[in-house]
Amino acid sequence: MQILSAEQIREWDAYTIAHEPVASVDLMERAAEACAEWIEKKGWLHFDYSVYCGKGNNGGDGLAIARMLSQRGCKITVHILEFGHKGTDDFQVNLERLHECNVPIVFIQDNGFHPTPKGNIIIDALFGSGLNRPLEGIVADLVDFMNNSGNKIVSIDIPSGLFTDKSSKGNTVVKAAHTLSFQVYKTAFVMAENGQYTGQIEILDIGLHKDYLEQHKGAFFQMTDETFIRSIYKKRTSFSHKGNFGHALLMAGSYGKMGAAVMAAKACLRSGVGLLTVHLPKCGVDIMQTSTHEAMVSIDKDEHCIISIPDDISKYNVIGVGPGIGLENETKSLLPAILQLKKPLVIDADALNIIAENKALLQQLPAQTILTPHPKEFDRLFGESPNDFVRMEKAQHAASKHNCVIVLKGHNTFMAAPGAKGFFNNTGNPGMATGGSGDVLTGIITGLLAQKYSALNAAILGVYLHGLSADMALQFNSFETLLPSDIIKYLYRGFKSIITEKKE
Ligand SMILES: NC(=O)C1=CN([C@@H]2O[C@H](COP(=O)(O)OP(=O)(O)OC[C@H]3O[C@@H](n4cnc5c(N)ncnc54)[C@H](O)[C@@H]3O)[C@@H](O)[C@H]2O)[C@@H](O)CC1
Ligand SMILES: Nc1ncnc2c1ncn2[C@@H]1O[C@H](COP(=O)(O)OP(=O)(O)O)[C@@H](O)[C@H]1O
Ligand SMILES: [K+]
Repeated sequence: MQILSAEQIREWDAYTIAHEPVASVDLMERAAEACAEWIEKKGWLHFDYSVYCGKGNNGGDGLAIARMLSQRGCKITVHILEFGHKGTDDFQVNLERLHECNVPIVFIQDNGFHPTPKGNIIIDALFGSGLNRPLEGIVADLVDFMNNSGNKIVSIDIPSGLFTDKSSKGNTVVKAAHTLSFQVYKTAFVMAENGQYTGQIEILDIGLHKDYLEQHKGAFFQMTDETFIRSIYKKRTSFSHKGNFGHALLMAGSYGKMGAAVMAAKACLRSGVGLLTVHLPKCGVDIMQTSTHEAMVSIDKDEHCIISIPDDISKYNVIGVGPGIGLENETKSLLPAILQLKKPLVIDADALNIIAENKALLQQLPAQTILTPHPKEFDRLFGESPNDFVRMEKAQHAASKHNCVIVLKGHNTFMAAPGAKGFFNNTGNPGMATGGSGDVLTGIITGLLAQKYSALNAAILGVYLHGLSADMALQFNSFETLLPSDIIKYLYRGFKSIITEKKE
C-alpha cells in the first residue's frame, strides 16, 4: 500500500473527479457511506452520536455521515464551528441535505460548549487534510473539551489538528479511538510521535482512480504489505544446495553479552543462510557451540571481546557486525578494518555506536551497507532531531549521501535507500520492546543478504518477517511474555505465510 501526502491525496481526488468522472460531492457521498457502513458493521447503530464539523470538506463528510446514521435510526446531534464564513460547496450541499432529515444542529461560536451526553460517540469532522495551521482559541478549547469528555472519538480522515506531512508536536490534536481514513495511509499515521492521536486506523476504499497511482509510481512512500513482500520473496527450487544460500560471518558477542551473538546466530540460521560462522571471543565458544549446533565458530585471540578479523575472509559472502560486541578500545580499532574488507555488510548496535564516535567512518562504508539503528543510535550517528518527520528526512538524506540502506527501527520501521522514496513496515507489536529483538533482526537480515537478496530487499523482507513472526508468537504470548527467542521460534510461521499460496 502506498502512503500519500496531503497534496498527493488532493491531486488523486481531483484526478478521480476528472477521469472517472464523478462529481466531487458524490465522492464525498462515497466517503461518508464507507464510514457509515464501517460503523454499522461494528454493531454501533444503537449508540447516539455527537458529530463535530468544521466548514471544509472534512466537515462536509461529517454532515453526510450524520445524515446516513440518522437514516439508519441513530439519534444524532450535529455541532458546527461557525465563524460567519460560508462552507465549501460540498459542505453547503450536505448542510441542505441534512436539514431535510430534521437532525438538530448546534452552532459553536464561543466556549459555551454543550456537554456531550455520556455514552455518545463523538464523530470528529472538524479538520482533515486541509489543516494549514495549529489549532488555537475556541477550536483548540473545543478539541480539549472533546478529549476530556470521556466519550469515544471516531475521527474522519485524520484526527483534527494533526498535520498530514509535518510534525504536530506540542499542538492540540484530537485523541481518537479510531481513525477512519480514505483509500491509503497518510504519512502522519506511521510516525511514533502521533501514535497517541490516531487510535486504531481503518483505511476505507472510496474507489479513487487506480491510474493515478500507476502514473506517479515512485513518488510515494510504500507500506510493505503482503503483496509487496511476496513480489520480492525468492522461492527455492528443488535442486537448491547449501552453496546457493551463502556463507555468512557474524561478528558478535563479548563477555557478558554472548546472548546477543547466540540470538543473532539462531535468527540468521532460521532465515535460510547456507552456512554460518560466528566470530567470537574465546569466552563465547562453549556457549555458542552448545547452544547453536549449526553454527561454526571462528575464535578471536582475545578472551573477552573481538579484536581481530578471522583468517581466510574470502569464504564469507556477507558480514553482520555489532550485536553484543561492546565498546572496548581494541574492538573500536577493529571496525575500520572490517569496513575495508568491502564485503556486503550489516552494521548494528555497538558497531553503530563506534561509527558514531568516529563519523569519518561513514565515508568508508562499502556501497549498499545496511545500518540498523534504533532512534537513539540514529541520533548518535546523524545528530538529534526535533521530531520523527525530521529524523525520517535525515535518514533519506544519509542513505543517499553514503550510498547505504538505513533501517530506522520503531513501530513502523522506516527503510531508506538511495534512489527510493522510502518504505515503512507494518508488522510487529509492543511485545518486541525487549532487549535482544534488534539482535534477532540483525541475524535475519544478514541471513537474507547472504542469500543474495539486494541490500534493500534484505532489509525490507527481514524487517517484515521479524515483525510478522513476533505477531504470530502472540498466539501463545502476551506483549509482556514475548521474548526475542520467540521471534526466532516463530520465524517459520512468518516465512510460511509468505510462501503459502493465498486463497482468494
Ligand atoms: N473530493 C475530495 O476532495 C474529498 C475530500 N474529502 C474530505 O475533505 C477533507 C479535506 O477538505 P478541505 O480541503 O476542505 O480541508 P478541511 O476540511 O480539512 O478544512 C480546511 C478549512 O479549514 C481552515 N483551516 C485550516 N486549518 C485551520 C485551523 N487551524 N483553524 C481554523 N481553520 C483552519 C482552512 O482555511 C479551510 O477553510 C479531507 O480530509 C476529507 O475528509 C472526502 O470527502 C473525500 C473526497
Ligand atoms: N512497539 C513495537 N512495534 C513494532 N516493532 C517493535 C516495537 N518495539 C520494538 N520493535 C522492534 O524490535 C526491535 C528492537 O530493536 P533494538 O531497539 O535494537 O533492541 P535491542 O538492541 O535491545 O535488541 C526493532 O526491530 C523494532 O522495530
Ligand atoms: K477530522
